Amino acid sequence: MVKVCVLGAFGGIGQPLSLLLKINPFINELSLYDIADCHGIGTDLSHINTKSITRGFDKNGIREALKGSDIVVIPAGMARKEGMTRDDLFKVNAGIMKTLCLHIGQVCSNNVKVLIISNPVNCLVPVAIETFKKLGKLRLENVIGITMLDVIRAETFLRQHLCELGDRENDPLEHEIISVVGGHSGTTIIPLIMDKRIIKFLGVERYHDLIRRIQFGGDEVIKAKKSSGSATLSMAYAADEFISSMISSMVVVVKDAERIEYRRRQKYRYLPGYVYLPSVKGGLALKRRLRQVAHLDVDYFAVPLKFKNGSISHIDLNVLNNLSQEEIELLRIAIGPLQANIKKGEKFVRNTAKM
Ligand SMILES: NC(=O)c1ccc[n+]([C@@H]2O[C@H](COP(=O)([O-])OP(=O)(O)OC[C@H]3O[C@@H](n4cnc5c(N)ncnc54)[C@H](O)[C@@H]3O)[C@@H](O)[C@H]2O)c1
Ligand SMILES: O=C(O)C[C@H](O)C(=O)O
Repeated sequence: MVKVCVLGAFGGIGQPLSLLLKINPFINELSLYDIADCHGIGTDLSHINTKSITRGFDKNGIREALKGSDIVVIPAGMARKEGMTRDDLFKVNAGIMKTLCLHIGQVCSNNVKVLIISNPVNCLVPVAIETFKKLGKLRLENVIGITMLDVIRAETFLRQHLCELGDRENDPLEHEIISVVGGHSGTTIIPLIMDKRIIKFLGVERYHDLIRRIQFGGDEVIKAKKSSGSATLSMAYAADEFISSMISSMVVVVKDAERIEYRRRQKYRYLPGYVYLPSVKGGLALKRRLRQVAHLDVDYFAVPLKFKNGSISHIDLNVLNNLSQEEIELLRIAIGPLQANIKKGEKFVRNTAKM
């Protein structure tokens, strides 16, 4: 039995994500909350003939919506328009994140998984962690910033380059040849190509185009949407991929049909996530490795994570092996903005009134 609660379910991401979660056979209960009334979308989705029970709540229903949740996914908050940076969202979204985390801490079990989509992810995960620390609640390794869209973009854009060059064998999705680490904004997004021969094969110009397009993929969507908002559908897909794979590490499969579905949903051996390194197994080793290779000292970093029974069992440390000079440079460039983002999030909670 898995219950998922979506906070911000009425929004551009919230609605398609709720639809995808409603058709996930491993979710038994889905609750939809937003400050906008979610009764309508709850009723709409509840007519779909999948087994899960779906309920929408209004702005007073957050505690009821959260009660008994195994996973809480948060796309609540303001989105960027053209000309804005993710940092411009901080003022509004940090307050929203803190309030939502206070409710989660009061209502949910310490084992609940909190998946943060809202931007700026680099700052809001520290806001959530500091809030839970203050409350003395929740296992901090269960708080994860969702950076899956960066990996999905990386796979898509690399595949396009390889196809243009006539390489149809190295499918990035099947062969895990690209990973993305660091954070989720501009130059803090650090794409790493596992097989260095591919960097050579791409050539300097294509390689640099690829890195830049991954780092600024969000801006590409905002520009194309002509200021009506940022990525919503691809983000809903990315979050569903993450949640599906995570759940598939915890469900007990009994029927054959379920087994097929279960395998289909285990596309990724490792899932990317922005985590608080001191709380995660392997996090301190990763911190040491970052210090060695790029003099980078951070407590938060997006890394490939392995899940067991729905929880992180370890980090894939191999991702930082065998880095090229260009990749080391990308890490070095990321350090300043990433550290500043983390500090901003931590400071926000430390400086706001007692809870
Ligand atoms: N992590 C990523 O890769 C990624 C990708 C795309 C977008 N995002 C971020 O996701 C967030 C949502 O984007 P969107 O396009 O869905 O925006 P949106 O404006 O369409 O939807 C946001 C929703 O949040 C709701 N909301 C606001 N305050 C709330 C509160 N206190 N409690 C509950 N709900 C609240 C709003 O009513 C709205 O329905 C943005 O911050 C955006 O930058 C992150
Ligand atoms: O770019 C944004 O503001 C939304 C999101 O972070 C994205 O990468 O698409």
